[in-house]
Amino acid sequence: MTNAAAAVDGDPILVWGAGAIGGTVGAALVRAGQPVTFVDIETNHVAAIADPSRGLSIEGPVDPHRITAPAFTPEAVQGTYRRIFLCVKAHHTEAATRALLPHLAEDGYVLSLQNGLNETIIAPIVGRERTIGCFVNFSADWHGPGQIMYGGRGALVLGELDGTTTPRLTALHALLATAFEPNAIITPTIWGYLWGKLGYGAMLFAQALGEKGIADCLARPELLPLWRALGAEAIAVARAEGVTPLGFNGFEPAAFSPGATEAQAAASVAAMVEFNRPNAKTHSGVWRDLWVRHRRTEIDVQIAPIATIGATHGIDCPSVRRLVTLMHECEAGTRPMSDANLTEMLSP
Ligand SMILES: NC(=O)C1=CN([C@@H]2O[C@H](COP(=O)(O)OP(=O)(O)OC[C@H]3O[C@@H](n4cnc5c(N)ncnc54)[C@H](OP(=O)(O)O)[C@@H]3O)[C@@H](O)[C@H]2O)C=CC1
Ligand SMILES: CC(C)(CO)C(=O)C(=O)O
Repeated sequence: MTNAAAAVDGDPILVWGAGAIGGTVGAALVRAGQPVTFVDIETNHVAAIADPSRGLSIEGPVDPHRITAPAFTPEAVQGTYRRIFLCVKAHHTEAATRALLPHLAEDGYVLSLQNGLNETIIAPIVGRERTIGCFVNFSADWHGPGQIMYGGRGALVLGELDGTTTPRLTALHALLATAFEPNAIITPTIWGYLWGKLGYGAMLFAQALGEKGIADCLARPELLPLWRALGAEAIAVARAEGVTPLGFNGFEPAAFSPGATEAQAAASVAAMVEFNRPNAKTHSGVWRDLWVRHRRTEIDVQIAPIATIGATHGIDCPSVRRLVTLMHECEAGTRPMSDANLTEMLSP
């Protein structure tokens, strides 16, 4: 099997995890005439998507529309697919990948539309050749069965793990650029974007400790040292891994790198504020997990690895470690939501 032969346009797509991200992308593909099947563990959500009288509604200011499509729980789905889009939270990646494995065609692939280094979990299970990397920064929230709010467009980047441009990647890009995000791009350095998102993601996890939304939180002038510390730790670890982190939607890695000035960091933070300000999704998915859905966050699989990987290179990440501790306390209910949590992170 070669990548050239695998998974062409027209093959059915299996969207595994039909929440905010999977639901939004999957609905756009259905509307574009693609044969899409959804899989999710939320039985009421699955029932809504498959029911023509209810369906899946994409709400919000960006691109409201409604679709119906075949939808199943993981136990009920049948058949094999050459294109599987994995869209679960990072701490569900391993279980979901094992569950989708019997449904992945020999010459198919799994595309990870997630935050974190999920490709390092997926590839050992399905095979590196059957894994395609992806970086997503558009914004959506799952509001209930059959109801998703698409709040703001954002970067969408696709890349083979080895950086090559394959026919399947080109086909995938053409599809997503036509059906969903016209500014989607192909990159030879997907790891650069994934590590860049970890730097930005660390800031979003800190935001989730408090009341303020993303734009208002990033704009707190007294927190600039916190953004600099979190960004710098993620970037240092990425570089030690041999990855040059890449920027997107206002996040500029160079502004948080050694030698960068306070003014450079402030300019990048201002650009991130400007990007997030008009977004109908005001708070991060992490914030919603914690304070709306009252469930664990992706901290252990997405952010904690910055510090654990850093340790393998002799790089200490005190701000990331502290963030992980505070997040665990919020998850356990022993620490209340407060903007003061972020101020506390500034103290030695
Ligand atoms: N939402 C956003 O704006 C953005 C999200 N991301 C990233 O995208 C990824 C997906 O996030 P998001 O869409 O927000 O998450 P959601 O929780 O909205 O959607 C995930 C869905 O997958 C379901 N699920 C969990 N485990 C399984 C499983 N084993 N098999 C099938 N379905 C399962 C979940 O059910 P249940 O809820 O019951 O667990 C949920 O319905 C995350 O890594 C997130 O960080 C990246 C950029 C933006
Ligand atoms: C906030 C967002 C959409 C990135 O901009 C995100 O990644 C999340 O909600 O987890």
